Amino acid sequence: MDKEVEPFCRALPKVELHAHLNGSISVATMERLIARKPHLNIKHSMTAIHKGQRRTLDECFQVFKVIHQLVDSEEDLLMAAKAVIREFSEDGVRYLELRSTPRVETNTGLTKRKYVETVIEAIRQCKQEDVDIDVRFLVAVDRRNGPEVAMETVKLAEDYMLSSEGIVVGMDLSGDPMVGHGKDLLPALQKARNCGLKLALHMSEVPCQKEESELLLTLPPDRIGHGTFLHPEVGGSWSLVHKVREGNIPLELCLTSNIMGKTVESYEKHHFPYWYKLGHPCVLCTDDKGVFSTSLSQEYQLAASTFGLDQEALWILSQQAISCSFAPEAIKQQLEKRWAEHPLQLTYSQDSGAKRK
Ligand SMILES: CNc1ncnc2c1ncn2[C@@H]1O[C@H](COP(=O)(O)O)[C@@H](O)[C@H]1O
Ligand SMILES: [Zn+2]
Repeated sequence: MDKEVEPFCRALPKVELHAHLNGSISVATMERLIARKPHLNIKHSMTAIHKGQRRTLDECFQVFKVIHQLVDSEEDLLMAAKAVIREFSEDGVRYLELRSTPRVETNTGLTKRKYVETVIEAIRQCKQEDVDIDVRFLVAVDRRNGPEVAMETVKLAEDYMLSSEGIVVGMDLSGDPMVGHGKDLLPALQKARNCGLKLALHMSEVPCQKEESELLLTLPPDRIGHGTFLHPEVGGSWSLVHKVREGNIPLELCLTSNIMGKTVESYEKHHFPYWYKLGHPCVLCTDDKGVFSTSLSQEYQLAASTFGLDQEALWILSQQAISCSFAPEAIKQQLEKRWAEHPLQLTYSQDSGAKRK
């Protein structure tokens, strides 16, 4: 592999649009959390999947259950969220949309409102502490909790969208794709859309979700998470591909997550090139950088080495993610300016735009 690609990917300004808070907790933070709760007897091997290992998606969802035991109070959540934001910034991420599912923890008195407020507080504190990153929050609906909880979560997200000064911008639909059906959640998602919340929905992460994906596309979502089984070659359909292309709905693609969670056989067989070659907006993301032992710069390196992307292609990929974000227009313009100041771009502009129009 090109030796320069690693430092290049780290220094490249990046946009992260698909990161679950509790799946993004690093080894170092996990150690602090484990030390706070020795009685749980949790070993680090229970909270992350290491390089070269693979688990089924089902086993991945067991890992989240363990992590939730470790992050069950306001203090834990504030500490974990701040650390995750700092780590993304240290990896060169300049804009982050963090998603998380509000939870009730009766033992510690954590409520769903307190949960959302704590994540917002973590984002505010990082800003005050001048961490170099703009962070927004997507409130997540866990599909296994059914339509009533989904509706409740939409109301919560709407309240905070109106009172968080732009921090809450949208909603995510996630959770075990084998549980529940999107049709039951459609009214809640429709309501979210009608009140101005953006929608980033996990879709076709596993096979056999063709019908559900057709339904969810009627909303339509503003972005799609994974979309692994949308195209006909893997059991999806032309109709799905057509609708996604027609709506120009960006895909959030998480290479390592899909390999480690065994929904994709190998990096070479990932669906990234399918959509990339069509010129469809594709955004590289981490999904759960803690659980899958990765980072966004590592995902860019993997895309470079697997699909033969050069530095210019990587820069374009990261720059195009800006327009796929749910950031306000003024922030998008600020980000565009920052990207244009990247050394690679300055070289091109000195070349009087010979390479790029
Ligand atoms: C691997 N692929 C995936 N597919 C679907 N949902 C996933 C996921 N990875 C994470 N989550 C969702 O995010 C939660 C953990 O973060 P939060 O507690 O919300 O911060 C998980 O419980 C699951 O609902
Ligand atoms: Zn996800």
